[in-house]
Amino acid sequence: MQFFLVGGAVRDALMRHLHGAATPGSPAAESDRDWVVVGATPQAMAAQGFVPVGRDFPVFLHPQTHEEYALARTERKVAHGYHGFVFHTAPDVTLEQDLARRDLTINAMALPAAALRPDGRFDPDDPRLVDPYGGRRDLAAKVLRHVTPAFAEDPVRILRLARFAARWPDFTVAPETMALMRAMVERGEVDHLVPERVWQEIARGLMEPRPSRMLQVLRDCGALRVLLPEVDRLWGVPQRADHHPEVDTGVHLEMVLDMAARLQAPLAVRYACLGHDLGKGTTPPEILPRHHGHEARSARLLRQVGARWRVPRECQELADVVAREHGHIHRCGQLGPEATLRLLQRCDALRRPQRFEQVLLACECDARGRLHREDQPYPQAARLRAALQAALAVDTAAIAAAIQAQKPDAPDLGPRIGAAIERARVQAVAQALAAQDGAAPAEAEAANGGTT
Ligand SMILES: Nc1ccn([C@@H]2O[C@H](COP(=O)(O)OP(=O)(O)OP(=O)(O)O)[C@@H](O)[C@H]2O)c(=O)n1
Ligand SMILES: [Mg+2]
Repeated sequence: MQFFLVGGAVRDALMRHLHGAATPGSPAAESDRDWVVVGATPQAMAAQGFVPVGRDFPVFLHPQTHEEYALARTERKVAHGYHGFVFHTAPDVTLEQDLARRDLTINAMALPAAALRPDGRFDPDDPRLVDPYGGRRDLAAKVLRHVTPAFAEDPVRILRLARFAARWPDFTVAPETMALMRAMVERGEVDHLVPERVWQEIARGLMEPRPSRMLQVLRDCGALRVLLPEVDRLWGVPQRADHHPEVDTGVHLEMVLDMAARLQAPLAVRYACLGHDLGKGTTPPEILPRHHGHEARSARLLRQVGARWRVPRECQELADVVAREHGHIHRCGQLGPEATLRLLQRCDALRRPQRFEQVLLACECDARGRLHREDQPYPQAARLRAALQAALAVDTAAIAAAIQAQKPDAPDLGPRIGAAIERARVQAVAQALAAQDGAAPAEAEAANGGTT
């Protein structure tokens, strides 16, 4: 049996060679290594100590390295969805046949194990590189191209391709690949994807350096309309040019997501960015370009999206708060101490200050994800942070003890303590806001400039 390194590890090493380590999205660490085995049977693999992993395909884990070793196989689609495969694996399946059923030419290159140096690296010009479908050429030309029509057998590949586009923003999609993806979408291939795989790819795409590219590719081929119609609807929807010089809501969304990547926001923040303006897609046409009430509509649509793709709770909860409160947070410079405290409470900021930092980051991405505003400060964050610190610093135990000492038998002791704590917090927030206004009047003024 023969072992070949295949897929991402070969691609990423060649990528570094051709385009340098500075290529956006080139992994800092080594990519995980996938292997393909030719001329083997499951029995022979087991005899060598490889451990079968209970999945749909004949895949094994190396007993020491735990890297994935898949028997060379051919695949044929028999039904919709991920489980509609039959695969054929046998010692006579060739490497070329195995590479032919892979998604992209840049992922369909293989290198014999013997070509690897002891440190795991290899000579990018090694003539033993097996590249029957022009992967190296496409990598050099920065083209995402499918290998054969077998691409269509796994519709998740549309999402994978969109994710690779987000990883390497200057790669283009080959026209014939875009045409194939459009045909797949028209045939209804994207209608039957399982939530787990869709969410996994969307989440990964959001975490790439240019998430907007993922949305562009999915929109181009029509998959976005099927998977996330609430998002797809945003292009062509106008916003007020004074708040949004880019005007188009879809363009704004792209800029917000790319800002989230620029600010290295975690996944929950990026998901919250994705969802914050969904309600603008269902604004009654007669009130455009205003979007009165879009926050509540966003929250409602987000519940729909979250249930459809089984979005993790942490992401859904953050997105919900950001959808409902981003307008109030942008305009917090206009809020007095009571309203500021209520805003913090609606965000559950007193109990979850770390989570509130994520809320603020998503709002900053929203504010700076606008044409010509990319480098503007976001003083609202400092203002609310100061208000929160002040509210948290109130000694609630001391207040409770003092009231209890005054009237230990009062029947309404609980509510009285609650009201006293509230008053003390409002006072503390008032002082903090006054200090903010005194320290940076210009910035406080900027925080008044309402952004919707
Ligand atoms: N739907 C899929 C998934 C995987 N592959 C093939 O299996 C390889 C390994 O898959 P995976 O590890 O998921 O992706 P990588 O390409 O290695 O990329 P990443 O850097 O995200 O790991 C891919 O390169 C590709 O050849 C495929 O053809 N179709
Ligand atoms: Mg991999």
